[in-house]
Amino acid sequence: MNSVKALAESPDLRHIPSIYVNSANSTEPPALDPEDAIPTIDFSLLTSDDAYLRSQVVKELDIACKDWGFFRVINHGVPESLMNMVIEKSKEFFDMSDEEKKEFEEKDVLDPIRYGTSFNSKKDEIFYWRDFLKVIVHPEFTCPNKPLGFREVVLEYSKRTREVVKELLRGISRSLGLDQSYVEKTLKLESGLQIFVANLYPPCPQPDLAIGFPPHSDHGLLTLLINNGVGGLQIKHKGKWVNINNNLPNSFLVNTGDQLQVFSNGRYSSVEHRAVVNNAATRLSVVVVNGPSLDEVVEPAKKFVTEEGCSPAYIPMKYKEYLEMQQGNQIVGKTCLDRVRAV
Ligand SMILES: O=C(O)CCC(=O)C(=O)O
Ligand SMILES: [Fe+2]
Repeated sequence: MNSVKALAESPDLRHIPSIYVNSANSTEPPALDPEDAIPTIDFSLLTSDDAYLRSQVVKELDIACKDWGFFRVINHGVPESLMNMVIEKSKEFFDMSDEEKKEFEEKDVLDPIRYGTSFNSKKDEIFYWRDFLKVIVHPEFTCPNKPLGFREVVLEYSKRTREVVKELLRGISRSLGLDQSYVEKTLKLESGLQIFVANLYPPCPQPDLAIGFPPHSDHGLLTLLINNGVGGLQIKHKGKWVNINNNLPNSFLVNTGDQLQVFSNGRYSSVEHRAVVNNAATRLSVVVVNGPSLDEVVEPAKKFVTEEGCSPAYIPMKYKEYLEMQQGNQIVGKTCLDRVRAV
């Protein structure tokens, strides 16, 4: 495998190889800073003793999911030291020699450990300026056994973030007008899929020509993201690309995924996002994608199609099939969702 890290470190690299030139860059207007503040959810209020405060934060979640599909979460209880460790240890993973990383190279999209480059280097027509490590951490925990201490940190991080996701989904269940445990019960979250993803975007000599991660939506229900303080994430908001500057310490960036769009029959749309690169600093992001159980057939919740007299906008599909379809092909915006749209 030819990692972008090795390419970026090659001496005298002034031009990127043509396979990395993303022609869409020249046709898309540059991203702007968002006009409105990105919603911030105070996680601690979701479990407050005060019913009024709880209902207020549920309303805020509803607005955040409807208007943005994207929000920051503060006061979530995950120690800042753990978040820093996860970034640090992920960096150490990529810093290992090519020889050491080789044993984790991806072979199949459902391999529990996948170290790779671009998105799907077997299918991508152009390559993305990104190396990645994807690890399935739930329902069964796996993790590379190096670098030293990585496994322990990833295990703790996956447990703590799963707790955050569970509580957020209880809030979202309520904001959709369902029982608070409806989402977790219906989609069998106790055996839900959780994937830990570390993305590395080395400095790029021609950042305007390349792209780190092309426009896409995430396949699961909710994604939690942190990074090493270097900007690059952009989301599509009201039809325009906007920059997300993670300038709030100790917070998670959270976005809604495709399975939530299907389950809510389109009430909460998954948000399209991408990562751009720069020529000065390495960016590292750590993402946890949280989905239903792999064997679960996901379809719009009954309430949205029977009680409310709407027709289902999506056909039922096993999450595992959806995942294989999304991960096993090129990634093009939200086109994967079109395959489950009811006609
Ligand atoms: O690196 C980022 O900011 C975005 C990564 C991402 O969208 C993903 O891993 O799904
Ligand atoms: Fe993503």
